[in-house]
Amino acid sequence: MDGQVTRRESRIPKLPPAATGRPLAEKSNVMERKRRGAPLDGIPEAKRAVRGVSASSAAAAAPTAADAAAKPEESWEDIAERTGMSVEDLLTKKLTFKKGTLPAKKLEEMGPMIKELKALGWHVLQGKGKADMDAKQWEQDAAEKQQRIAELEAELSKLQQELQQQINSHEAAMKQAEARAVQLQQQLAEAESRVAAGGEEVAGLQKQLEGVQAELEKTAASLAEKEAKVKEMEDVVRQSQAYASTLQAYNTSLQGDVQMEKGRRDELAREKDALQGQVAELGGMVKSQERLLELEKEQCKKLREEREGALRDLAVLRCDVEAGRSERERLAAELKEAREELDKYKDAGGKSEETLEAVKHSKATLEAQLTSQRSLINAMRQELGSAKEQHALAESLANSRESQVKELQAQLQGLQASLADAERRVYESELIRRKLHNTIQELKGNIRVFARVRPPSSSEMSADGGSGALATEFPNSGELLGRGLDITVPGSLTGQAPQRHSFAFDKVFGPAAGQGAVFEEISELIQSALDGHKVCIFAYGQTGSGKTYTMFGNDDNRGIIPRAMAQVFESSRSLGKQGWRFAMQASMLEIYNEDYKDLLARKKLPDGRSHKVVHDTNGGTSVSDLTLIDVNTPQDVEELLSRAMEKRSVGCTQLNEQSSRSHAVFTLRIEGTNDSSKLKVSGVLNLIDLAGSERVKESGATGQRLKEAQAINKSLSALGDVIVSLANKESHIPYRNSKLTWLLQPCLGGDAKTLMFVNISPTSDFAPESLCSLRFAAKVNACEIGVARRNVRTT
Ligand SMILES: Nc1ncnc2c1ncn2[C@@H]1O[C@H](COP(=O)(O)OP(=O)(O)OP(=O)(O)O)[C@@H](O)[C@H]1O
Repeated sequence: MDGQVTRRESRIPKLPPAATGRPLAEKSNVMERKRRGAPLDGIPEAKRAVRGVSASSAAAAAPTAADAAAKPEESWEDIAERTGMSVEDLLTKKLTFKKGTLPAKKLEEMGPMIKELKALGWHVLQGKGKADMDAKQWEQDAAEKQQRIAELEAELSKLQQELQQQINSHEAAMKQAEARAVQLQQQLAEAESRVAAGGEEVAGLQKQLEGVQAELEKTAASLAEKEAKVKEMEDVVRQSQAYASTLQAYNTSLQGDVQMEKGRRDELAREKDALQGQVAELGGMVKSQERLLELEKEQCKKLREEREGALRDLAVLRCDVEAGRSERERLAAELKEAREELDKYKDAGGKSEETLEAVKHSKATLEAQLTSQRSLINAMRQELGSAKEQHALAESLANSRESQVKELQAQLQGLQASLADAERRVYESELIRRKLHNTIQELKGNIRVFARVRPPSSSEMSADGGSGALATEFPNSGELLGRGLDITVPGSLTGQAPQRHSFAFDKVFGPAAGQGAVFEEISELIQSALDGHKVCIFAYGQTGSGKTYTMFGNDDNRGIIPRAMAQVFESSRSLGKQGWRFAMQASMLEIYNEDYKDLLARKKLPDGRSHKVVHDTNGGTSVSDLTLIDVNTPQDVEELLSRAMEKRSVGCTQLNEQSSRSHAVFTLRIEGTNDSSKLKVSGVLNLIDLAGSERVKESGATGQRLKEAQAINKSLSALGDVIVSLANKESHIPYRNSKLTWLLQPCLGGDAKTLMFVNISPTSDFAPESLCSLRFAAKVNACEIGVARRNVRTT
């Protein structure tokens, strides 16, 4: 700033004393121009703004001396450029005149110099005006800067104080550090003396250090190896993710297909409903027409009978007429004879007047008889005519009714055919839907869950006052049709307001669903065991809820296991046509009081030996010392099942007369070989009837029953823990916590196709237990197991 000021000052030429004055006329001229707002001559507007002060405000604030002078013809800058003269040159320039030069001539010769001086004067005045303004601005700046300097000085002194304080505290710290350094120095000296003393120890440690370093290098190498492996795994994961997203896309498209199929199915169902409506309507019409036809037929029959009666009457009348006619002829003959006799008598001279009279009388009687018979015959003829007419009418009516009925029957047949067609299409689309649903489920890798609510028993119906005490309801429309289940826990059991809970599963069977309908839904799953899949179906639920009924059934209502066996053998026979040969082995064990028991063993295991379950790396499971029996027909399996069921631990509890006290596991191993395609498949079918969960308090169990109940509840709760861990995708799944979960490990967390039935008792009394079962089932439904894998290889 100071430099700038110096530079500016050096540029300001010194004022010649003559240039400070200003003629009055010029002054008033300038004032006048300013008043009018005219720009000042010769000073460009831009030049008049100095350091942010506008030209007009600067002019208004400080009128310059240059304003008063008249502008020279040529500026000083031009003159200096033209003549190369400096200010000094001009000011020191001396004029010399020849002796005797006239004043006028002198004045003329002085003219250019006067002009140059004038221009210099103008230039100086201008410079002074600017300098004045600059000086003011500089003064202002200087004042501001002065103030700023004062502020900075104050800040500086404050900082100096703070610095001093810091220096003081640092000095104190330094003193402490120096003291500590002295102390450390001493310690170091001591340590050095100790190090010197323990040189051997150091050497040992050095060796150890080397060993550790070698170990460290090894670890680093194995770490690098592991990192490479991790990278490999990451690649695999990436590939799997890509595959998963492909599957996801496929899944989405399949879901689209399912939606389409659903739409088609709904449409077909609507068509079917409409057709059924029409059929019902036509059925009604046909029935009423049939009734009419029956009436007409009856009428016809009556008329036919009447006609036959009339014909009979007619025949009688004809006979009568014939008889009358022969009578008349006879009478006529008699009359003729009588007349002849009369003539004879007349000829004889009227011998017997009396006889004549008598003959006349009989003749009149006969004639009257004849007339009445003639009128009778006429009346009967008329009757016969009208009867014939009626008969013809009835026959034509009957004919038209018959053709109407035929027409209606043809219509009915057409409608029945289209109904059958619609039903077939509905069935087909249902099959497609089911297949797509299965595929989606398989892709999702979820455990599927079906819920089944048993019908109330007669004692429940009478005890609870009928269906009012039922706790379950089934949404019968929309998305949840056949999948939704609502349960209401009555307030009387909880001491709160009644609570309604809604659930949705892959399928829900109500009390009316029979064993056949249930099996139909799972038959495809059974089929996949023949295709080389590991299939596991288990029934879960409170005691008495219908698990054993669902899995085994009874003689009249066979359950899943006997039906599955029938299907497996039937399908294996039909696959035989394609070159497949199957070998099957069955086994059955139970888990009773946390022990595996072979239900088909002829002999007990030697003391101290027990069955062990081993899972191999291929996902296969084997149980040591388990009896495996070759089976070739459903009857073989039936025999074997009844043998096993006799041995199964069953007992009577308060809640079920025939309560299963163990988990029963039926296994069918299927080995299929195709000689032409050289393929081999290994499938496994596990069908499990779990023991029922029960509240020990409510079941009133004691002694052995209590021990059994505790073992059952423990293993079911271990099953719950496994399910929760799987659902939460935890790294550790506690399969080993029970014999049941250990046995089921490949079905729960492996690559099997697994389905759980959650069996439910329908009444309100069991609603809290049913709610627990349903909540458990919902968790199971959310569980992801591995994607199902088919075990197929070439021979
Ligand atoms: N869907 C059904 N239709 C008709 N009766 C059924 C149905 N489900 C179960 N029942 C009857 O209910 C009773 C109890 O069924 P079941 O023994 O199968 O129950 P559970 O769940 O196996 O009981 P537990 O766990 O005590 O063995 C039986 O008499 C059975 O016949």
